[in-house]
This record gives sequence, C-alpha cells and structure tokens, in this order.
Amino acid sequence: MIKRFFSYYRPYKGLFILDFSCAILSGLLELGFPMAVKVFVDELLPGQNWTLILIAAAGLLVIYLFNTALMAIVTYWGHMLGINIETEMRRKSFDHLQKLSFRFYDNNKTGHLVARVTKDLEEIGEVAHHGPEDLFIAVMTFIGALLLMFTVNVNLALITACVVPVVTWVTIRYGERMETNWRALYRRVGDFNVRIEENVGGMRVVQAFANEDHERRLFADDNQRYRETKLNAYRIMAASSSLNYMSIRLIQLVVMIAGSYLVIDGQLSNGGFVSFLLLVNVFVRPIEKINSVIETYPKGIAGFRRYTELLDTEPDIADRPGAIDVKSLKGDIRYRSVGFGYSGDRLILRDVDLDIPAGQTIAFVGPSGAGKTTICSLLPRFYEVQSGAITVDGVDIRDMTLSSLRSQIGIVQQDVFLFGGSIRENIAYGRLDGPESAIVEAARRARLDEMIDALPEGLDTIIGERGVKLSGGQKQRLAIARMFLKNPPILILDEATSALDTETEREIQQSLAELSDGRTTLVIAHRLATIRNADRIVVVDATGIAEEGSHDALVARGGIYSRLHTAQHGEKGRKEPTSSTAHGTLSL
Ligand SMILES: Nc1ncnc2c1ncn2[C@@H]1O[C@H](COP(=O)(O)OP(=O)(O)OP(=O)(O)O)[C@@H](O)[C@H]1O
Repeated sequence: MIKRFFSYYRPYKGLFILDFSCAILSGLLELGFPMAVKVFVDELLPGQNWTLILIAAAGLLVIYLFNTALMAIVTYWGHMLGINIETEMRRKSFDHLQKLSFRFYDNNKTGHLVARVTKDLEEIGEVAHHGPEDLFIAVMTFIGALLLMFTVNVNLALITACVVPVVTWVTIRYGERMETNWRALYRRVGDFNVRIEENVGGMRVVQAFANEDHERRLFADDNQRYRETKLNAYRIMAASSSLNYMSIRLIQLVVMIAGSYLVIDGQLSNGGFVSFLLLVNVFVRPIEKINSVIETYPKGIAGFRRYTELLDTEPDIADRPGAIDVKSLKGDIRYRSVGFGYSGDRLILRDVDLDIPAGQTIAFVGPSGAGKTTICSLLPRFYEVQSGAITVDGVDIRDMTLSSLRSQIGIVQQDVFLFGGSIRENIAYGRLDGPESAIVEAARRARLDEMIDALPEGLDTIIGERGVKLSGGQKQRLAIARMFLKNPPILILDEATSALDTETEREIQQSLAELSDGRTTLVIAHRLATIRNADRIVVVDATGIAEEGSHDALVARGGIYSRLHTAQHGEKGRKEPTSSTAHGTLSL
C-alpha cells in the first residue's frame, strides 16, 4: 500500500524535492540553534565582548530569515504537492465511477459513493504533504537531537532516551486503533449521506405521508452512531496525548534535576545545561505533535484504503481488447439464445431469440416482472448477457466499444432523469456539440417550442433539481427533444405514459411515433392501444418469449395476447392496462 501511495508522487518529483529539502534544511537549522546558544553562553558571555555578541545576534537573524523563507516554501509548495495528489485521486475516483456498470450501482448506495469521492479523501492531501517529510524530520530530529545531547552530556542523554520506546509504542498502538476508528467513521459519514440524500430527495413523499417523525428518528440513530464513533476517536486521542504529555514532562523534570546536580557538581557548564534543555525541547517537539499525527495520518490512511477499494473494483462491463468504434449502424438487431440473470442462481431470460430488422418497431408486452425491461437493458450493455449473443448489423455488441455502441442507441423512459440546469443544457445532453439551430429544431420536433416561447427566459429557463419545475408531459417532451438531437438509429422507448392526462399522452405518443420513424425501435409497452401499429409484438412471460407476431395475427391466434386484448377491450376505457401494473424502467 505504501508503494502505491508513493506512486502518486511521481508526477510531482520537482515539488517533492523542493518541499522535502526545504523541510530538512529547516529542521537542521532548528537543531543548530541550541548548539549556538551553548557557544553564546559558554564563550561569548564570559568575554563580555559586545561586538562579538552583536555579530552573533546578526548571524542568528540571517539564519531566522532564511528559515522563515524555508517554512514559507514548505507551507505553500508542500501543500500544493498535497492538494495536487488529492485532486488526482479525486479525479481518478470520479473517472472510475463513470466506468462501473449498472450492477455496481444496483448494489451501492449513492450517499456512500459520494462520501468516497469527497469526505474520504479530505485528509489525503495533508498526509501526502506532511506524511513523508514529518516522518523524516521527526526521525531526523529525534536522532539528531539525541546525538547532540550525547556530545553535551552522556548521562543526561541516556536518561532522555528512555522516552523513545514509550512514544514509539503509543504511536503504533494508538495509531492502529485510530485508523480502524476512522474507517468506521467514514462508513458512518456514508450512512449519513445516504440518509440525508434519500430524505431530501424524497421529501415530497415524506411530507405526503406525514412521516417526518419517523425520518427524524432514523436520522437521530445515524447521528448518534456518528457521535459515538467520533467520541471513541477522542477517547483514543485523550489516552495517547495524556501518556505522551506525562512522559515528556517527566523527562523534562528529570533533566532539570539531574542537570542542576551536574552543574553544581561542576560536570556540566551553564551553556551546556541551557543548550541541553533546548535540545530536549527540539527532541520532544515531534512527540508533542503526536495528537495531530495520530488524528491526521490514520484518517488519511483509512481514506486511502477506501479509495483503493473503490479503484480496485473492476468494472464488470468494459471494452474488449480490439473492440471497434462503430460509426453509423443500420440497426439490424439479433438476439441469439440469450440467457441472463441479475444474480447467478436465478435466470430471468433463457434462450431468447429475436430478429429485429433495421427500421422496424418491435413492442414487448407481458406481465410485470417478466423481463421486458431486462431484454432492452442488454442491448446497450447495461448488463452483460450470460450466454448467447446480441448482434447489431451482424457484429457482436461485445466487439464494439461501449461508448460507440451507446452513442447509437437512444432511450426515452417514463421516469425521465433531468439535470438541474437549463432547458437548453438538458436538450444539449443528447449531443454536447450540437449547434444552437439543432437544439431549437429538436425542441420544435418534440413540441416544446410553444412552452419555451412562453417563458421569459426561453431555452435558458432553469428547470430545478431533476426538472421539478416541469410537468410530467414537459419532462417527457424534453427527453424526446434530447433524442431528436442525438438522432440515434436505434431507440428504446419505455412508453409508460399512463401518468399523463389523455390529451398529453396522445401528443407524446405522436412525438414518439415521429421520433421512431425510420429507426429500429424497441418499445416496452404498458398499454396495448399504443402498440397496435408496431411491426411486431413480442409477448414475454416467465418462460421467455411466449408469442410473436403482428397485432392481428396474435389476436387471431387466441393465445395470451388475445386474452389481454379481450380483457382490455371489455373495459372500454381508453386506458388499457396490460396485465402489467408496475412500470419497470431502464433504471437509468
Ligand atoms: N437491477 C435489478 N437487480 C436485480 N433484479 C432485477 C433488477 N431489475 C429487475 N430485476 C428483476 O428481474 C425481473 C424482470 O424485471 P423487468 O424489469 O425486466 O420486468 P418487466 O417485464 O420490464 O416488468 P414491468 O412490466 O413491471 O416493467 C424481475 O423479477 C425483477 O425483480
């Protein structure tokens, strides 16, 4: 792990060398000061020569100024080194999140992932900056001060050295406990994030159910757990700092008494005594810093471990070596003996065979949970087939790069996800380099133009988080506009428009029909009336594909579809539910 951590220094070798050498030089100067005081007290003071005293003071002033400059360099450029490494790690985590597949996101909560990219990496910059140099300087100061102490007085130096094993033991023992604790704390922060995100995101549901008290209780539990974990950290810090404080003070006391005895006995000069006391101060400085060390480093290490855990999560869907970039597909789709399950032991699809010629519209109907959405999710490789293969224009989709395959597929779903920016930004998401004229045209074709014209800010109107300021129909239209702009040869429509009123639904259906014109379209149907004109209807049930054919052929066949149709026909209502009641989405 240490090797891996240090690999992050590679691009910043120059900064590291600058920071490290300035820090060492500054540490050496600190060490030199007590020895200068010894010369001052023992040699200059008895001579009572003011010229020499002032020259020595001027020399010290120059050293101080030099040291000030060194410290400024360490503070600024050293932190720059730390923050560069932290930024790089944050970038890598975010990049990695973009590569992980739907399966990963099915099993991980958003709040936990947000914490990994934010809070977990908070201390890493500090550790990256101070870690190596503090460690080196601490060791250098320890050893340097100790050696100098031996030159001043061997017995006093031996007494002082007794503190070393105590401090080493405290640092290692409490450091390990602290790291475990910080890891737990980061998990708690993740829990917090999840709770707050779900609560705030679902506030409309919380308030509609008047479940605020329930939410408060859940939050209070998380809050309490966080408090306890943090308190535990402070307990560890209290124990370690007390032990250190006591050992430092004891050493200073013993040095005071033993040093006084040696001075009175004539074995130690006054200057030697003063410089020894100063050396003890330099020697114990790293020990006094133990609290911040014990807080910062284990925190950084815990964060780094969680960071590497995320980075080591292999994306289960990635480009094969030699995968090709497909440019413009015709959209001839084939499923060959496709088998798939979300978890290893339970297959949702078995031996699914489908031929969807380019430009045709195929609709999937069937009971809720039969696997209609799943069939469609396999085409953009949101999940990978477990057996069999899917080809587009005769090429296995696993032999295409993911991004080029997905650029050829457009998805419009009932539960549209919009970003919190403007209408323009949301439409442009379909093609980021789309010119203004194409955005306006896409809005027109999705019949958003009237609404946009009526808004004072027009296309620049901010639509609120996830588009809360838009109606259901407007969101659908925006998603359709995005697809007109993207203009993919293949479309997947989760055409669940039951949430909309009759008129809006009719208009959206018209827009969807226009959108699918000339494209290979897979429709996840929730109402039979809307798919009557599909080129082919596929009935999916627990056994796989149960029936296939045109509306008329399937009605004539007298099977499942025919029964569904009769049931709906009997209802006479315009809204014609299939046996499906829940509306699956492509879970985007
Ligand atoms: N991400 C997932 N992880 C695990 N199981 C899932 C996941 N998505 C769907 N399933 C399961 O797979 C089965 C098929 O679901 P799918 O959403 O494909 O059905 P559907 O026919 O589209 O249903 P609906 O008409 O309700 O939308 C269901 O049993 C469902 O519980």
